[in-house]
Amino acid sequence: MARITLDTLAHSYLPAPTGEADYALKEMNHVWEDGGAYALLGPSGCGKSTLLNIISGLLQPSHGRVLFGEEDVTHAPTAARNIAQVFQFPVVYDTMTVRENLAFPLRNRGMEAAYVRSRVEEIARMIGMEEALNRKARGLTADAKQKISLGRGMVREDVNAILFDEPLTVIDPHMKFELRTQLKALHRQFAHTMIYVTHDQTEALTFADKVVVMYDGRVVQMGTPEELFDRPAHTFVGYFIGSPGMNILDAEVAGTRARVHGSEIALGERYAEVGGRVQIGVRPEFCLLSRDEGLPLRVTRVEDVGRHRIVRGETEAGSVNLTLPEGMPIEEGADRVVFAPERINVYSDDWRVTPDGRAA
Ligand SMILES: Nc1ncnc2c1ncn2[C@@H]1O[C@H](COP(=O)(O)OP(=O)(O)OP(=O)(O)O)[C@@H](O)[C@H]1O
Repeated sequence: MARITLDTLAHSYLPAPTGEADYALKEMNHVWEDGGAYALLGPSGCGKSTLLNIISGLLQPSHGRVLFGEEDVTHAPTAARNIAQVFQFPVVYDTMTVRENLAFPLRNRGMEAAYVRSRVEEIARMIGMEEALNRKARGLTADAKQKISLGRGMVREDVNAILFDEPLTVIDPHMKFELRTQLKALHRQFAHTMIYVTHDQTEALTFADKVVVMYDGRVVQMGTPEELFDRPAHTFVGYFIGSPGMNILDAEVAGTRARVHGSEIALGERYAEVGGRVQIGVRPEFCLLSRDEGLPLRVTRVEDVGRHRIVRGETEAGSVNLTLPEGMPIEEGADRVVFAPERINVYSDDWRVTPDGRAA
């Protein structure tokens, strides 16, 4: 296993890039800790596959270096990087049994038969396929085949990292949760460095210790699910994580107050002067309806989604969503929305600022 360092890494698919816009990956410097479970999350086209392909060696970056531990692997081919990969679609050998499929990476490296047997059985147990070990892969469902791919990705203990590229795409929705949980358990047990690419926030948040959010070729935040929820470093993270995402409104901020379209809003902290385009962000979970204080709101829709209700509305400054816990009544005449002051984040040109004015 290895720590992965991305050192001034950038990539352009163009032969002669002239500006930032020509880069699919803008320059980044990151250290991904040995044994960490990382999810690479972001919308289509943000650069996830480009980054994963650079880490796996399928793509040579146009700038910067990739290190595994202390070793510079920037120009090393995939085969020399000692990584396991699991792709979107199952890669199994149909004519082999499940056991042979799982054993393949170990036999390939000349591991002892007794070790192969016990390791394969251990992995088969973890993916719930011990009953099927002696069956041929041909004829198994896509779910089962993808479980084998996952198992094969995990079977070697000596890999530098395991890379997963949207591995649950073909899995039945109800199985996804089970497999995610199993992957998490496998990570706990074997502590491999894992990188899991997805555009699905639920997958990212349940799998990873650290979620790496990408947007427009940049890593905009690398944090625990809690950090992404409480303190989104960029308005995109606020909007992308959470359902619905964070409410973001243009504001003027001075001291402990924000002014949003003529309404005064209390902030939980004192802010020094904030420049650029100033916005406040507050999650729907920290908004309440009120009859006599807050920002005037016209409720446009109320959705009952089981354990809570989502109230959607419009203010003079833009749309605002509220998430109300089950059982909380919507009072007659409640036509304002109040934000919990300590839950409000302040943004300057889309980046969160801390109360002392530094970029977060
Ligand atoms: N081989 C290529 N040649 C030129 N441009 C490319 C190539 N591959 C990707 N791109 C561009 O680079 C940018 C990042 O693409 P990338 O595939 O890394 O994003 P992604 O986040 O993985 O998206 P998706 O989730 O759709 O796979 C996009 O603008 C894409 O059009």
